[in-house]
Amino acid sequence: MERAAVRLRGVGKRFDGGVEAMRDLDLSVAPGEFVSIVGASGCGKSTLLRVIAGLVPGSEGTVEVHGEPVTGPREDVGLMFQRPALLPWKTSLENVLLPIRVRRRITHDDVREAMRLLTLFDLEGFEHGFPSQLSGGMRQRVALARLMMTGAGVRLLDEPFGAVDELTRETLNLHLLRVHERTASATVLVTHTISEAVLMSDRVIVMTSRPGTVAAEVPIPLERPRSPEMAYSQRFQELALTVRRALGPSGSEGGRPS
Ligand SMILES: Nc1ncnc2c1ncn2[C@@H]1O[C@H](COP(=O)(O)OP(=O)(O)OP(=O)(O)O)[C@@H](O)[C@H]1O
Repeated sequence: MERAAVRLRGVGKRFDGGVEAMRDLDLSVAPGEFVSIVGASGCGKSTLLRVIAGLVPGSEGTVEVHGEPVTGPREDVGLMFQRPALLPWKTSLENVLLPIRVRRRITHDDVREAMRLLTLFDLEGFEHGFPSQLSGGMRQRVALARLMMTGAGVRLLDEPFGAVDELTRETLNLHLLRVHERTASATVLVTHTISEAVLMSDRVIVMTSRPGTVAAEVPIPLERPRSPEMAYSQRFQELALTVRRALGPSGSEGGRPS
């Protein structure tokens, strides 16, 4: 069997204050697979990503990336959050080059690759602009380019498009889809939007309310490349409904596995 890019077995997390965010969570993500996580607010989705990223330790269970136990942040794991966290005193190009700069000297090839990514994300002409000169959606695209620049085999995205308007979100989704379909990394996306989860993913994981564990897994057998128009098909609507039902009656309480 192919080695999983990410594998969690029996993972739990209890914070010092006593909050139990996760319990007995099993999850495996194959290389190149796109998995979305949906669940009620506060059910532990961000905690799950932070544990995979090695930013916080789990309290129980094992977490592995590419077959190795996670003991801290790793170079082969890229992260992106809702706020793009760009350095305001650096240009778009410099921000995209940052993950390389912290590791080694920048080469001409690195600059060429960063420029290529900025073009891919429709940021041509803004390479030397500063974050304050960009719109919110453009800043997210710079952050996406930076995530891609790392070439990480595992990408973790925590509600990356939560703070932008609907149309911008659609464009950003398309960008992420295109990049994923070109350079497939194992990707875990936390989102509150069911249609986004279905459009992007090979599999949607529905979490229970806190302490979060896996309530349901919904495979998404739609063909790739995906396009936003697919969201209007009956097949898509059925899949979205399956995810919605697994979330439980109110949407604010995750369904418990029976
Ligand atoms: N550093 C921390 N210390 C103590 N408790 C924490 C910490 N981080 C998160 N929690 C708690 O763990 C629980 C899960 O939080 P988490 O942010 O993982 O949920 P979430 O599903 O991502 O929520 P949302 O969808 O609202 O972003 C919450 O009750 C939260 O208050």
